[in-house]
Amino acid sequence: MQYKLAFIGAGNMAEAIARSAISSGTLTPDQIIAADPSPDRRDLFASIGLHVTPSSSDAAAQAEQIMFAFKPQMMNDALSTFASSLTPAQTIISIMAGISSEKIHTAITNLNPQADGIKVVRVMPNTPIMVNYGMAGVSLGQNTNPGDDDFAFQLFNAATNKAVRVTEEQLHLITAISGSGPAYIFFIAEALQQAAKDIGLPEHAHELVTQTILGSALLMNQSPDSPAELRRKVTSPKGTTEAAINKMTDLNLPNTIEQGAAACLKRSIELGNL
Ligand SMILES: NC(=O)C1=CN([C@@H]2O[C@H](COP(=O)(O)OP(=O)(O)OC[C@H]3O[C@@H](n4cnc5c(N)ncnc54)[C@H](OP(=O)(O)O)[C@@H]3O)[C@@H](O)[C@H]2O)C=CC1
Ligand SMILES: O=C(O)[C@@H]1CCC=N1
Repeated sequence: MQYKLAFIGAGNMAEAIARSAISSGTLTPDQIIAADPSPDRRDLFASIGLHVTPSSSDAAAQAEQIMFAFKPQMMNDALSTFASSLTPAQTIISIMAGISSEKIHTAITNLNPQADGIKVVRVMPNTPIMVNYGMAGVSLGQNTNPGDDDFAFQLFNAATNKAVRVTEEQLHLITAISGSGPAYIFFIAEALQQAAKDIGLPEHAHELVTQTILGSALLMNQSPDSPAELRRKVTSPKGTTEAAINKMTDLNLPNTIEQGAAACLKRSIELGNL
């Protein structure tokens, strides 16, 4: 095979994964090919040194590892264009939310029975991989044995990105916490920025909020204290933080976040049943 990795779909996640693979030294650009219908996306990938093609079939025929980086709802349409190029010697790495490796395997072999032995590994990454602080869950799937996920694990656990090995069932839970999790934090950031603007600090809102979240994450990462203890250390008795935390508790913020994560989990399972 000419390439180590083919991206089918050159969207936001594929770009982040490709950049991370190159910057961490896991792959060189000439080991990667990317297929996408959009000329703009192909141009962008070409600008970082990758081989590009409009043909998913072309990309799928030439790589050892094939990353499914398109939307879950597009799987059947996408596969109809390239399943015939797949062989049992290849490994699929799917980052699609929800869709089980069994479904992926069935969809492939319905179109190309000769690919029956193809391995399917699944990964749930997140967008901070764009800045080399990603978090991913990696799971063995259909037709795999321990070790068949080594390449995917290395790809997502390089540099300051982190990966954990989980069961396929647990990938739904990973999605609810770290896969979609960055959006929850950005949601809080949006609200805190709005608060900064409302109370009269519009010119500093972005910096205040960014540095607060960055500093808090670093502190949580480096301190032996639990988040509850770190929060306690900010919260002086009868002080300002206590007033804020009491209000947020009255308004049920913790429960709101837990319910949001539960809705995410439910949707991941639903996507798997589409
Ligand atoms: N965004 C995130 O935070 C995360 C996303 N994921 C998963 O990653 C996957 C990709 O998401 P994301 O990168 O955000 O999505 P994007 O929409 O940015 O990327 C998908 C790309 O695939 C292209 N595409 C569509 N159909 C085909 C096809 N038949 N063949 C080849 N390429 C095709 C799209 O082109 P066009 O736009 O022209 O249709 C687009 O460029 C999804 O399955 C998602 O569940 C997983 C973890 C986190
Ligand atoms: O929203 C989504 O469906 C994708 C999967 C995890 C993060 N984004």
